Amino acid sequence: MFLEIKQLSKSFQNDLIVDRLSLSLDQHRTLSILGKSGCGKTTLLKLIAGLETADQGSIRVNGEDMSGKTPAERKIVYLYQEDLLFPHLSVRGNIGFGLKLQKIPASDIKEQVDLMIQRLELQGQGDKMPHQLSGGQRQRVSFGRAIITNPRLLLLDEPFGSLDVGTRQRMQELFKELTALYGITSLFVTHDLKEAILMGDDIGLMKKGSLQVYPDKQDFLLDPGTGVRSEIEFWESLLKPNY
Ligand SMILES: Nc1ncnc2c1ncn2[C@@H]1O[C@H](COP(=O)(O)OP(=O)(O)OP(=O)(O)O)[C@@H](O)[C@H]1O
Repeated sequence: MFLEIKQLSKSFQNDLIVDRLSLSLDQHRTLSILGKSGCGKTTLLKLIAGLETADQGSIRVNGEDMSGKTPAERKIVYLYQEDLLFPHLSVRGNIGFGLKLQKIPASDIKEQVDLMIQRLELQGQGDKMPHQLSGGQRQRVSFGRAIITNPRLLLLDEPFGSLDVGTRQRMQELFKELTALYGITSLFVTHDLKEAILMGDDIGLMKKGSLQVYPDKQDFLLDPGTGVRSEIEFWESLLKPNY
């Protein structure tokens, strides 16, 4: 298993937020995580990223124990909804920032950034500053900035929550394309049922600090606790005559 979490727990002021949570994920797969507000999804991602410290349990990535490692040493990228771009850097500067830190030669950075700009469909926008971009464009830049460094694990925390329906759909397609192309392994936290189903190879439901990962999507769809059935019933009721 590429990501292996065992019996992970975390409390804040005597409130148990992550409760003996275990999960495993194969490389190059995406696990969608659904769950009500406050159930501990963000805390789980922060524990994995090294932004919070667990009280108990272990996190292993590719066999390597993450305890005591800084976020940078983990080579895990945590991307959230309002992820801020560097305001003083252009699109090009933002996308290439992580590569520059890795001291990659300037000509190679240029080549990789140009390719990423094309893949993000941001041709002609490379010299713009973040404040000159739309919300969807900014989101694409932060996504590209995260992926270009080839993180071994990408943690996405409701990344498309602030986007309109059409832009969100395009971002979902782009996410699928790029994660396949770059062989990314990721956890994708979302409140949106449809998005969870579309984005995840596997789906998990988090409740009060515990996570249930479904053996396959069909099991998830058939479980009355996931809300899929009530969603279907809602749409069916609208289709009935005399509505
Ligand atoms: N640093 C902290 N100190 C104290 N309590 C915290 C801290 N971080 C999170 N919590 C609490 O832990 C609980 C879970 O928060 P978390 O952000 O993980 O939930 P979530 O499932 O991501 O919610 P949402 O879907 O609303 O983003 C909340 O009750 C929150 O108040």
